[in-house]
Amino acid sequence: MSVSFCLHPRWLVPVAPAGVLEQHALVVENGRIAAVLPSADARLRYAHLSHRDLPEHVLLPGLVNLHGHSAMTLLRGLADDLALMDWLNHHIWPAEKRHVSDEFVYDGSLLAMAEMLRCGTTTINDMYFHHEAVARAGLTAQMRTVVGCSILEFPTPYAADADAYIERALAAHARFQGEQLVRFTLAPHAPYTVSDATFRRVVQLAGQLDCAIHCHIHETREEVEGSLREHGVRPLARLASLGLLDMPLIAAHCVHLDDAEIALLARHRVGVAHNPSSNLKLASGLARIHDLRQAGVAVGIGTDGAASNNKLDMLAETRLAALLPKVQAADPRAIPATEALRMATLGGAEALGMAAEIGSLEVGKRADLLAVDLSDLATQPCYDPISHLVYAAGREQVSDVWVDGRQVLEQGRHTTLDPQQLKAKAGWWRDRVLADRHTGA
Ligand SMILES: CSC[C@H]1O[C@@H](n2cnc3c(O)ncnc32)[C@H](O)[C@@H]1O
Ligand SMILES: [Zn+2]
Repeated sequence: MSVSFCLHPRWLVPVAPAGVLEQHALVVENGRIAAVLPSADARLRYAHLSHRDLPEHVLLPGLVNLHGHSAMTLLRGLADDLALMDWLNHHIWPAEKRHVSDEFVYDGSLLAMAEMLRCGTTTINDMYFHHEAVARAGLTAQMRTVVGCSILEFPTPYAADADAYIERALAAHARFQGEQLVRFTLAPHAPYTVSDATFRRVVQLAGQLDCAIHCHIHETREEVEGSLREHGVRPLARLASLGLLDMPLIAAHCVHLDDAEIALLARHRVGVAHNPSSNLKLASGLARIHDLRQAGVAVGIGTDGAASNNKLDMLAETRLAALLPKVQAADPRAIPATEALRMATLGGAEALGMAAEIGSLEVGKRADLLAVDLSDLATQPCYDPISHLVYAAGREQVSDVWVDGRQVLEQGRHTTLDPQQLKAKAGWWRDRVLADRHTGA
């Protein structure tokens, strides 16, 4: 299908404005949303375009995965049921040190993108090594990719020290300038792996490059306690004193926050990436999402990597993002379905500073869309398609996905990627990781 066409869904959920439209059509011209109007009018005014009926489908903005490490699909299931630092220090970082390469990151990112596109995610805010490989994978998959250029102090095969990571980030940023689907953030990994001097340099560079910063912040109680021991202040206070909060910042996790820190995040317009499955699986804790939203913080939803989730399923995360706050607040009205869906779309776009371009079905925005087929028995009957999207539908019901007006999933089939090839590559990497584990190499 060309990048100009007209869709006639059973239900249209623009997210902004809120609500559900029926008997309406969405017109895409040259990759952007050209009109949202009554179906009958669209058939007359846009008769020259190709029209497609989606008779039992809900059409909505593409989901924005606000925090992930795509290439970690290749480490999925390698080390489960562990707390964060045990998982990282004794399993993930050693495996990454041995295996992560340009090829690993390209293959693993493509595998992740296939899974994400299949469940309606059109934008990934990533953070990993081998930045150019992530960008290349995004272009192959035709997925909107925000490449988080990781920066740490410790050496890996990718870079010897923080300066080397930064150099590689600058090279990747320069190389992909002008690509519609690719953007960059600077991604200092976390307060416990990055020095004050490096954080200061990141703030300066983010200003020069006009890009946001993406960092794991306040993920665990141990992180907060470690900072108090080492720096005499909690991580957010330290980052604030280093100027990080004065820049566009996406803070992943923010599980352990006090009231003053929530107010601080709101004042500085910091975007928060909520990763409920990862927080549950690593037993990091429950983020105060309802309080953050009430304070006006832009909250989006993320999957984190496939080694700590272990699914890249934004519909499943959105369901959890709606359910967990109800128990926390002992109030079933905390984070209703419409609010959860907003976080998974426009909330993520706002946190990325991309709300003028994506996150809702408004005229002028890029045509990042998904259609979910609600004809399945599991979503019968339908009183409210937003309720079904958040509480009842599964990712297998995502039927069609468009990024920038280009169809990347057509009736459940990828148009840009070859699942058989991806599966073969995943098996090849599994054999390598296993062989290495057995020989202890
Ligand atoms: C420097 S690239 C990203 C780096 O982060 C590691 N990672 C994956 N998930 C988490 C998490 O939940 N908290 C902290 N760090 C995480 C990943 O393995 C890479 O080394
Ligand atoms: Zn993470």
